[in-house]
Amino acid sequence: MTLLRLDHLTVRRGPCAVLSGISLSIGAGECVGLIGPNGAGKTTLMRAALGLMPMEGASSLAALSATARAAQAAWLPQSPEIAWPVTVRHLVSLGAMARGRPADHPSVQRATDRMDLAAFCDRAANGLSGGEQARVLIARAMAQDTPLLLADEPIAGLDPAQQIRTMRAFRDLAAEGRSVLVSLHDLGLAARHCTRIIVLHAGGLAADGSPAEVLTDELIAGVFGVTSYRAETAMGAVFQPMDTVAP
Ligand SMILES: Nc1ncnc2c1ncn2[C@@H]1O[C@H](COP(=O)(O)OP(=O)(O)OP(=O)(O)O)[C@@H](O)[C@H]1O
Repeated sequence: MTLLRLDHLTVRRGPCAVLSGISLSIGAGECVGLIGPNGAGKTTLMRAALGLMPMEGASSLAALSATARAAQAAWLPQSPEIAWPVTVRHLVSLGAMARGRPADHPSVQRATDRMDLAAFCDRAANGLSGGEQARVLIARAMAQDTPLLLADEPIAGLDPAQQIRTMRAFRDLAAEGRSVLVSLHDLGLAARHCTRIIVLHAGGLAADGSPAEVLTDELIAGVFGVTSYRAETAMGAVFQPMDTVAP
């Protein structure tokens, strides 16, 4: 089942095309890592896919009404900030309420557990540390309980254990038949936890496939300008950017 289809998506900012003719589809059960250097167009792709900015081409999500879109996709923007002194429990429940569900819907408890927030439930969300707030906002998006979750750099600022837990939670959602599109700068975590990787470079699609297909020395050097080390271990694939490519 296709959860998101983009057809020849182009986004212009002034005279420049920030994204150019992107076509792809995401099916159920995928944990898709969206990677690319700074400025490659990752945020633009997700925002355009959601219909949050002017674009040419088509997005199956953007074509939906606001209510239908909230039932189809949850959106976690980059570096969101919690400004209100509401409890963590209440903030996570807003995800369920976005779909007209009660604050005690089972999806709220599931999301709270997935993001390991039990100890924070009664605290004011804006009093938490940056990484703790990030986890609360991921939980709110999960509590929306949608087939698709789009998350823009959600693990930036999380400690290593929480990064791994969050990537595992995304992978678990995929195993349950949902899909996650997550932008990341950590290529090692993308290699380990994503079922598929899409590489954006200069506004175009540079590669799309399994981590092993996509994360080749040639592509990493050409797109990111770095050398890389990889190994297969008993605990899974290891992928580590090592050094900048000599000019
Ligand atoms: N209003 C604008 N006018 C011109 N260019 C813009 C405008 N807004 C964004 N851009 C450019 O669009 C490009 C894509 O930006 P985008 O935020 O999608 O990149 P990104 O891949 O998410 O980057 P990062 O990894 O740094 O978050 C960037 O080069 C950015 O400078």
